[in-house]
Amino acid sequence: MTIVYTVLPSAGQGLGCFSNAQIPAGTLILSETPLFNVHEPRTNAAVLNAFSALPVHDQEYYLTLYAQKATARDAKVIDIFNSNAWQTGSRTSICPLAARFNHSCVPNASFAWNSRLSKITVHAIVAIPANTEINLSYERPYQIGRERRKKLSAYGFVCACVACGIDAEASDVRRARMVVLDARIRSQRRQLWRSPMPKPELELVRLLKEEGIVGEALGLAYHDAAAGWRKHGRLDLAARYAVRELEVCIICFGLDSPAVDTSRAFLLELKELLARNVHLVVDGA
Ligand SMILES: C[S@@+](CC[C@H](N)C(=O)[O-])C[C@H]1O[C@@H](n2cnc3c(N)ncnc32)[C@H](O)[C@@H]1O
Repeated sequence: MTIVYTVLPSAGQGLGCFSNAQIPAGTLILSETPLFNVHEPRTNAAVLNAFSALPVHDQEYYLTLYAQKATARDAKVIDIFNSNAWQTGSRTSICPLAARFNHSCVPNASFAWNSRLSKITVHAIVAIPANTEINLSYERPYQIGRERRKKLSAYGFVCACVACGIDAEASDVRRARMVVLDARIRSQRRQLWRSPMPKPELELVRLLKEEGIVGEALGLAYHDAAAGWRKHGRLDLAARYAVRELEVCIICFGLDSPAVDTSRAFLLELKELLARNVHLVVDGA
């Protein structure tokens, strides 16, 4: 794999990962096998046991990762785990290379667990200019700034990204609305359809784009929009949104990801229905 970034000091953020040259959207920036992992829900004892089972040189490597406080060894092992671990399926894992990426609420790269490869991946989700910090999001996007700050305080920092800084007011309006729309989309699944179009789904797509969130959340929103159009009997538009979902999935997860297979199967199902000229019975019609 070509090395496309360098770990360098990042102002006020410890170390961070910076692009060596322009990185096109969809580029695989990193794939890495976890050093170790623990099952969730985890205990401190489980983390300490997993750490103790590592060869000495891996323990030394682990202890070079960022820790919030300089403390005695067991406490430091836990501190490092809490500050650097990522969710990988039903486990939480330490990936020392991925652990160097700092957070942004509007990230330019996407972290994923590829269960087929048993590796984590990091993909560029926009074109990243040269000498630019590559950021991942440690948090779910559908939260206003106050909620994100509370969660991120566990990592010992206050985020100063565009959504937390210069654009905070407008961002909070958008994200508060996203929370409402997301809840509405989930609950509407059991309701009758009165609108001629999947309005909440389409508004969510628009808001995510306005907010600059173009990763996994946008892919899921496209999926919901496709499913919404299918419920409204518009297979042509459903297929159009499913194509967008697949494009985002490939960018975020890579062609070898099972998530891409699932997304492609959804699109094919819609295309087959379209080809057979199936007329769907619209709920409530
Ligand atoms: C997973 S590590 C990231 C790499 C770390 N900066 C290092 O030096 O190894 C997480 C820690 O990085 C710092 N960090 C991450 N994102 C940050 C941000 N947006 N602003 C300030 N500090 C951040 C915090 O100290 C956080 O606990």
